[in-house]
Amino acid sequence: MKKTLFDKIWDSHIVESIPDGPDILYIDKHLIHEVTSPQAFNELKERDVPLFRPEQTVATADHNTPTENQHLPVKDLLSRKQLKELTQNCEENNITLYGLGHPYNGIVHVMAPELGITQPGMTIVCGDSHTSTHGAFGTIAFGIGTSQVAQVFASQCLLVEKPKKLRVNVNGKLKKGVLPKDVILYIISKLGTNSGTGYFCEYAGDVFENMSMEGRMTVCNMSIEMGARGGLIAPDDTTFDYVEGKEFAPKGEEFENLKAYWKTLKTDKEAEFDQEYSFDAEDIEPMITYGTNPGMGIKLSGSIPVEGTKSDAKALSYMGFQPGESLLEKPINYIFIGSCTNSRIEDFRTAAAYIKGKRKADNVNALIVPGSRQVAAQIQEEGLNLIFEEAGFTLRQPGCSACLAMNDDKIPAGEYCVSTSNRNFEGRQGQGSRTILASPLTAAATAIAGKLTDYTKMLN
Ligand SMILES: CC(C)[C@H](C(=O)O)[C@@H](O)C(=O)O
Ligand code: SF4
Repeated sequence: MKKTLFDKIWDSHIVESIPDGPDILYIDKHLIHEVTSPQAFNELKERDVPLFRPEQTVATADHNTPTENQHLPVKDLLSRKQLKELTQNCEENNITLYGLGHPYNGIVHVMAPELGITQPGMTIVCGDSHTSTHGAFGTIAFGIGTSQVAQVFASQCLLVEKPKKLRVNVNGKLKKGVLPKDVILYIISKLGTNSGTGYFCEYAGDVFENMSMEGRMTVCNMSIEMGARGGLIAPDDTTFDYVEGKEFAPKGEEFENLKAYWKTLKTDKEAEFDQEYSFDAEDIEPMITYGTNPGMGIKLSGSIPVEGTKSDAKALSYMGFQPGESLLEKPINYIFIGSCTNSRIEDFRTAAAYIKGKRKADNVNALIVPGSRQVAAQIQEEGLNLIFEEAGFTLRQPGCSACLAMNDDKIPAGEYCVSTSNRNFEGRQGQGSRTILASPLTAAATAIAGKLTDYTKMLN
């Protein structure tokens, strides 16, 4: 039978299949952070079950971490407690932890790929919905609940139903100023936030083939926002070149042997999908959201829909917008460039290239938060920090930060924030905050103009 990329990886990880039921799937890598692991560790302790393969688990601290003075004890007591608990649990269970201050520390979905922990053909889980990010490598990666975290701790396996298969094709040439973030916001605006429910999504077509690994991660990251379990892209030379030489990537002959196998990880020509959609790259423009779910997206130059669920009155009232309104020229006081969607070096290079020689508008608070210590170091190495500082942007230390405001980085109630993160739910960036999702370029241009602006005309 012809197989999809997803089938190939899934089938090679089945330990046992229950007839007409779920599969027991072997998990290659288990990533953990401070928010969703404590209960799972407690469960193991209560049942006196040891961790089966601690060397397959890697931990980081990201959600609760402050983005200032990371060398000092964490001020917030709850956060401090949570980080301490993670440290203790990792020590007791022989798990490698890249905690606060460690050179490898960062948002779990940024640090694992950049360290070569994420590799093609793997199964990767984490108690975090945006684990879908790792699918960019041709990896089956998905978020799991806390009881499943305990299951993986105890067995390195997961009892799980095989999802249905969805393919989204985007072919053609992207217009100038259209970034991977715009591509995925466009897809979700067309398909809606439930279109992926029950599916695993493969992204195919030359737009993804021509995308960098970082762009692919941005796309796969948001698969969950259309309801899919995860998303993945077939590994190719771009993938292999990215993985090669990374700290924990296989080396020498082992790398070559694996690469030969990774090259087979492609959907067969006649393989079937349960659902398929196709889009033209030429139709995609810079995107923003105007509502309170990531599917409520429009072109930056467009206007808010007048009818149907897309003009949901509750969402528009929360956001303070009207049906039919254009958001161009809307004053914006906050921008945030960060989160596991857009906090990698290319995101900051793109923003810096636009910002260079300009200054942010006086009304704007512009927050830049790298996804990891390694990204932060790279920003310094390339001198991007100078560009940001001269333009009046605030550059902080790595972490999830204002993506979900579990630390001090909150957007005040009623304020708009053009944010490169992935969720615009009510109160997501702080109680009463109003999030407009966009690309790093849109966020940068907004900071300079002090309002949403059609920057595509200003690109040279
Ligand atoms: C805290 C964590 C469980 C959560 C998730 O699963 O995604 C968070 O990372 C988020 O982005 O909302
Ligand atoms: S950056 Fe945001 S979306 Fe990503 S893991 Fe952290 S909180 Fe979740």
